[in-house]
Amino acid sequence: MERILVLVRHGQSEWNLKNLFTGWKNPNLTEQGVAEAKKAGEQLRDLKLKFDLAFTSDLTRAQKTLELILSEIGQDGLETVKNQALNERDYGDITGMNKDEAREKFGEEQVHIWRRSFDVPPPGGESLKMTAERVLPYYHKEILPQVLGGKSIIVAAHGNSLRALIMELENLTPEQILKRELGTGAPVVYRLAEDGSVISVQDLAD
Ligand SMILES: O=C(O)[C@H](O)COP(=O)(O)O
Repeated sequence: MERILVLVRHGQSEWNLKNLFTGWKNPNLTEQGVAEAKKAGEQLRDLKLKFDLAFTSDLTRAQKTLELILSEIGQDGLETVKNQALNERDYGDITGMNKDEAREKFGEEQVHIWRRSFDVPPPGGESLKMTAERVLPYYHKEILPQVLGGKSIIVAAHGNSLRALIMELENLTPEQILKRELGTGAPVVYRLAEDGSVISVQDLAD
C-alpha cells in the first residue's frame, strides 16, 4: 500500500508580490500565482499522482491553488476539507507591513528572527512553535489517519503552516527549520511508512 502525502504552498499572492506580511489576511493569487499552481498540477500529473482527498486552509490563496492543481490533474471537485488550523502563521502587529520597511525599522536580524525562528513570535502574532501547536494536532487527528488508511492526500496551505508540519515530518531541529524555505506553488511529495515516518521526500521546487 502506498501512503502518499503531498504538501504544496499556495502560488504567489497579491501580497507576496507587494512584499507585505500577510498571515491571516486574504489576498488573491496573482497571475504568476495562478501559473505556479498550474505548473504544480502539471508536475503532479507527470508523476501520475491521483488523490483520494484534499485538505486546505480557510484562506482563498490556498483554496484557489488547490482548485487549479486538481483541475490540471483531472480531479476537479475532489472532496476537500477546509480548516483554519492550516492557515498561515498569524503575523500579528506586523501584518500588512512591507518586509523591507520592517527590516529598516526593526533591523535585518530581528525581522529574520520573527520570520524564521522557532519560538519568537512577532508582537501580537504566532511563532512557528505556536503555529505548530495548532497544525500538528490537526494533522495527527484528521490527515495522518487518512494517509495511514491508504489514501493519497494533498494539502494546499502556507509557507509557515507547512514548515511547522515539515519540521515534524523530517525531524528538523529549530536550527534546521530556520533555514528551510518553501517556494510558492512547489509541491513536496512524501511517502510514509505504516507508522507515519517518512520513507522518501521529493521536493519538486526548481
Ligand atoms: O504571511 C506571509 O507574509 C507569507 O505568506 C509568508 O511570509 P514569510 O516568508 O515572511 O514567513
